Amino acid sequence: MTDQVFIEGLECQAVIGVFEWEKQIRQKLVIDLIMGWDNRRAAEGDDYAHALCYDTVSKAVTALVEGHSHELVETVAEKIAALLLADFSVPWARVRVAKPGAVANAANVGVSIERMA
Ligand SMILES: Nc1nc2c(c(=O)[nH]1)N=C([C@H](O)[C@@H](O)CO)CN2
Repeated sequence: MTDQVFIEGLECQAVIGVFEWEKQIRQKLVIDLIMGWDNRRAAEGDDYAHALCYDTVSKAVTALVEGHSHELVETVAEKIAALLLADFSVPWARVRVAKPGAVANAANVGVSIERMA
């Protein structure tokens, strides 16, 4: 089953970084999510109850990312994947966490992980 629900370019303001000065400010993280989900049941009945709500997921991920401080984008990605699998019953998720501006002469940097339940 290859159905997916995706969220692209979710911007969060996070306390993120390994250096002391980074712990005093908020920086932008941009999150892309691809989540395995059987969309047929929602589509067959045109029924929101069977849909994986991208709005609800976006709000939960934003609360997680903005509500805690982290040193590494790796940690943020792992926590998001764990949230999706545990709280939203997602069978698998691909999580990309980008920290634009972290490397001055790079267009973007970050990590991408894939986790299964
Ligand atoms: N693989 C990683 N490398 C680095 C990270 C990170 O989270 N994962 N973080 C930093 C610093 O916080 C950097 O973003 C400050 O500009 C360096 N490398």
